[in-house]
Amino acid sequence: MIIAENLRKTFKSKTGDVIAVDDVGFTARDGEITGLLGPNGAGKTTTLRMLYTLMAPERGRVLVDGRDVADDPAAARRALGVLPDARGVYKRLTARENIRYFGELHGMSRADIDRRTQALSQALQMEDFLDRQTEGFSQGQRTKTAIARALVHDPRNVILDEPTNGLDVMTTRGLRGFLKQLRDEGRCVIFSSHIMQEVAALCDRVVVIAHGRVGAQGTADELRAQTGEDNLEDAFVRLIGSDEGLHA
Ligand SMILES: Nc1ncnc2c1ncn2[C@@H]1O[C@H](COP(=O)(O)OP(=O)(O)OP(=O)(O)O)[C@@H](O)[C@H]1O
Repeated sequence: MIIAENLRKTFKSKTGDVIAVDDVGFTARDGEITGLLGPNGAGKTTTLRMLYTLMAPERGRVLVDGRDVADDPAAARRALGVLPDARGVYKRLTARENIRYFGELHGMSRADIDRRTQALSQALQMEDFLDRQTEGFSQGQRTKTAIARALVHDPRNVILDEPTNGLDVMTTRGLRGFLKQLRDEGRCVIFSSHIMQEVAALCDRVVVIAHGRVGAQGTADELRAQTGEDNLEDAFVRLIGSDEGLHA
């Protein structure tokens, strides 16, 4: 389980401070998929970076499985599998070697790494390219490699920054099935997206973010009820105040 409490992050720029995230709070439960939905620049990536300890919040705190990540960031990272916005796959290594390298960094035995690689490559349909050097990989192949690598140590909590960005329809369908599988295994899954249909199709709970703040959160039914709109798309437009950037 991941809890974000009153998170705030400001960036300095020549023309003044940019408040990227302002008092963001939500709970992402185990066995649920939580979606952060918001237009470009809303603060999704910055929020996720604070959840996975890449950035320290100026205010607020993050709890992973009940523990404040600031107290022991390394322990928090062991409990997290992260697909960052920059996928950062090592291009001189094969997909399998990328996964193995992360497993070794986590101190896993070769047998455990091999077992997890086999399971993940099957679940993500990576068999065709598992032993190819990743240089020249398509976006979908790179994303799958980065996801498998993030999950090699079998983390309870999974954070994915725009996981379906740039993927074709079939790959997206496969990935959706995979995320549901993670959820059904009882994991806490959080992902960000600017695509309303994506979030509506996958998420148990939605956190709507606009201008660095949480505009609303709840199940799709709760969001419809809050806005008085029958149609989820109309509900989101009302919550965000515009339909800019909501669609692919
Ligand atoms: N390192 C940084 N330095 C300066 N400004 C930043 C930095 N990172 C983010 N910002 C600003 O913070 C705001 C939120 O950015 P963020 O990347 O979190 O949004 P996002 O919702 O993930 O957007 P997108 O969907 O476009 O990826 C934006 O105005 C962005 O320009």
